[in-house]
Amino acid sequence: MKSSQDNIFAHACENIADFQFDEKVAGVFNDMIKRSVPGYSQIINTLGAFAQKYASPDSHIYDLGCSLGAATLTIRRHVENRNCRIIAVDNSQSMIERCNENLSAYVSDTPVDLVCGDIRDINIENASMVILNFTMQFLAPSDRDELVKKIYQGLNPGGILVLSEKLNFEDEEIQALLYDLHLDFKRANGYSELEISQKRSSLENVMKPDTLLQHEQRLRKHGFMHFNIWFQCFNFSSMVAIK
Ligand SMILES: Nc1ncnc2c1ncn2[C@@H]1O[C@H](C[S@+](CC[C@H]([NH3+])C(=O)[O-])CC(=O)[O-])[C@@H](O)[C@H]1O
Ligand SMILES: O=C(O)C(=O)Cc1ccccc1
Repeated sequence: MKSSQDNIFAHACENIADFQFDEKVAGVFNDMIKRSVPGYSQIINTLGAFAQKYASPDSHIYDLGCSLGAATLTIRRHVENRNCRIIAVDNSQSMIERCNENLSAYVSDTPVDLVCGDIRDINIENASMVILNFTMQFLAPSDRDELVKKIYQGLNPGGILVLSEKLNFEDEEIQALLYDLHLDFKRANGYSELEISQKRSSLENVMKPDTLLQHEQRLRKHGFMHFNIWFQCFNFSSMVAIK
């Protein structure tokens, strides 16, 4: 997957606009997410292992907020010959166009429906696996319940939701520690203090992380019987919930 280097926030800006997944971001997204999200590549690789275990024959797999298609690409490689269909959804036209190019670069017997639309509007049915890889954090907190309810209802018995999210922590000491370690990770990946602070401002109104407990309570409330966190690095996590 080709990607230019992310220097979107490298120059001082008087008014920082709210973060958007526009053409500029889509063009550097692969670089941006790898340098910003600790564990991203490991999570992507492991989604393939989850798919291998959970994607059942003749079922649907949903990649909600697919961006450039990293999760869909890994999953597609692991579910050959099962007559599965992947539905990959994103509401950024720029992401969808690039995602389409990335998917077309490989052959596969698993069809992918690439949908440019809002994940709050799509139907979920006959699903054995649903992926929300760092997408739910961008929905208004008041819309998250409905989405989880819809996912639960669309999953077949034994189906899995993999939910990756940045986390907040009730404990202020832990919040400060893990937040700082994440900043150090970004510095070590070449982001300047200016880039880090300008991006933080632009994300402030747009990305609202929950605590692990809020995630667990929401998932259980809507019926998920099995829940755990399977990956955490600093304040970035990935959770599984099984129907
Ligand atoms: N309501 C919405 N409807 C549809 N798409 C949305 C919505 N809100 C945000 N998005 C889309 O969700 C994606 C979030 S990025 C996911 C990474 C990917 N999963 C990956 O595994 O590489 C995470 C991040 O940047 O931290 C963007 O492409 C948005 O356009
Ligand atoms: O960069 C950050 O600080 C993040 O929290 C992660 C992120 C990664 C890519 C787009 C938006 C947020």
